[in-house]
Amino acid sequence: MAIGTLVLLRHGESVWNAQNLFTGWVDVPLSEKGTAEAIRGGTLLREAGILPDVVHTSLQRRAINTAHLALDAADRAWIPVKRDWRLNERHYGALQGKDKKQTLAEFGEEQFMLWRRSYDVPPPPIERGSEFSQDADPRYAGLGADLPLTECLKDVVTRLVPYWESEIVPDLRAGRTVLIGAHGNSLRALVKHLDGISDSDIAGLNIPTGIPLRYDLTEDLAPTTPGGTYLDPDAAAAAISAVANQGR
Ligand SMILES: O=C(O)[C@@H](CO)OP(=O)(O)O
Repeated sequence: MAIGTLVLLRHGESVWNAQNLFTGWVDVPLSEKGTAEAIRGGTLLREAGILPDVVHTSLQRRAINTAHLALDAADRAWIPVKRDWRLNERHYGALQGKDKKQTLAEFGEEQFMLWRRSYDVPPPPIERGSEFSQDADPRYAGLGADLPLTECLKDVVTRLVPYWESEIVPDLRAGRTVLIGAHGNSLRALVKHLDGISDSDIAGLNIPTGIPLRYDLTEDLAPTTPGGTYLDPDAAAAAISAVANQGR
């Protein structure tokens, strides 16, 4: 059977995106704007005639609720769902809960960008038991030594690719249209993997909230259009530069 279509959907704006705070694994809800973005994402799916057969999400409510709102708008709220921590946002370590602008002012451009966009430099680890740590969160109780206290993008690739290969690729190979509801940095990790983007070039790639990104893949899982296709390219371009400029 032909390989199915893949659609990546970053959650709509969260209340912490709106406040410009590093979020990572903190389970913040969507803002009102983010809720509207999620519904519009579903409208774009419907208008493009894309009918997801299965949805994969992280364990975080902004991705779970975005995927649900989008599927509801596309009249596909009934499809099977699989959720896994491996699709979670990158763990932002001790930066979780910190203001991006203040962090930039305190540590300077170079350190700020190393933490935010370098491939292999993680922020300092979060302290166990501190306000924005997830070490006591019951949804991660089974992770044991896998529970991160900080992550760089490379760590996200390492934990995400096994899930891609074991859970998502089989759905695609069965001819299904797969929606992934996830996050800015977990989707950057997946796009890096799919498009073969270099460790240095990935720093320049940003993913906008709430705009579906469609990939058609060959049998070898190579994108037929490198970088995929946003269902609303103009809105995506504007939103991408806004993400890139956060903190400024
Ligand atoms: O705070 C975060 O978790 C992420 C995504 O919102 O931010 P950034 O784009 O700075 O990596």
